[in-house]
Amino acid sequence: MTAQRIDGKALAAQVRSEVAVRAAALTAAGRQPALAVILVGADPASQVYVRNKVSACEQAGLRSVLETYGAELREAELLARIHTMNQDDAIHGILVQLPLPPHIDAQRVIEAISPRKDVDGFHVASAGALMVGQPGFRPCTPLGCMRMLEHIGMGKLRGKHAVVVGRSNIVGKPMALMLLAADATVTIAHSGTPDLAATCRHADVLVAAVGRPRMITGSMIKPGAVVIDVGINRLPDGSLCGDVDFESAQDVAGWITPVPGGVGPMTIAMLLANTVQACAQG
Ligand SMILES: Nc1nc2c(c(=O)[nH]1)N[C@@H](CN(C=O)c1ccc(C(=O)N[C@@H](CCC(=O)O)C(=O)O)cc1)CN2
Ligand SMILES: [Mg+2]
Repeated sequence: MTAQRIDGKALAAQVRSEVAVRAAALTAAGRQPALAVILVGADPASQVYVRNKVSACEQAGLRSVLETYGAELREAELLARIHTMNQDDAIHGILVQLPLPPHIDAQRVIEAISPRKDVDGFHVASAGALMVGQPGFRPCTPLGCMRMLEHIGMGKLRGKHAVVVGRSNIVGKPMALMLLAADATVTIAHSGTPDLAATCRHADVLVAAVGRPRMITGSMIKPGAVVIDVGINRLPDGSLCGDVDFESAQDVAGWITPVPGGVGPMTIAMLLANTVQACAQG
């Protein structure tokens, strides 16, 4: 079997054009959606992601406000900026690019963002809303993964077993809850799960978000499974690879996302969708 690829770049372009239509309507009504992006420090990958977010906003007709600070920025100053943005009616979404320098408490910073503007979906109020099935912003990466599943006709997962490898607050845990909300039977596994391979082989939908290059190999995949690779690992030669060993996995899986060009572009597309939603909600 050779798996069919889920083209995240193409699907993200489709989402972004849907967002552009909604943004144009809001702008015509005198309310242009606006996203504030805060970058602290000079992490090269974060600089790329932030640049891509700003240019994605421009292309979809959203206004963006980029604020960049040196790594020495004090936490109190960052919190003060967020408080000011929370009060600014012309800003609908606020995000602080992660990771933050180690002297800044990332969770405290996230909690400072108004849940009404929490377009990353990382605030504890957003996480709680997801947990109990209430409306709220959902984290962009798992939201993008769900959109990919819908795209291939796997939006409803009753009778399916989903395995999420990874337990981070921004991907693994919310991903598991979203799969559960779609009626899947969900297992959360991680790098310390005994016989991880056997657990993965139960998965009709396997989401790899563990941050270890090519950890999930073809022999760990159930034939025909949908494999969603959230990992973005930079190798010593500068190239990127996922948490899934694409070469061996594509011979076993039914569907697979590539890295790059899979989940990553969807993350930014869903951020724009959340920002337009924040604007529409007023
Ligand atoms: N505040 C946030 N911080 C971080 C998030 C987030 O959602 N909010 N997620 C990641 C980084 N991230 C977005 O911020 C992100 C990562 C990767 C991509 C992407 O499109 N990747 C490309 C490859 C790009 C490359 O060449 O490096 C791909 O996979 O095709 C988009 C967004 C952590 N921080
Ligand atoms: Mg092959």
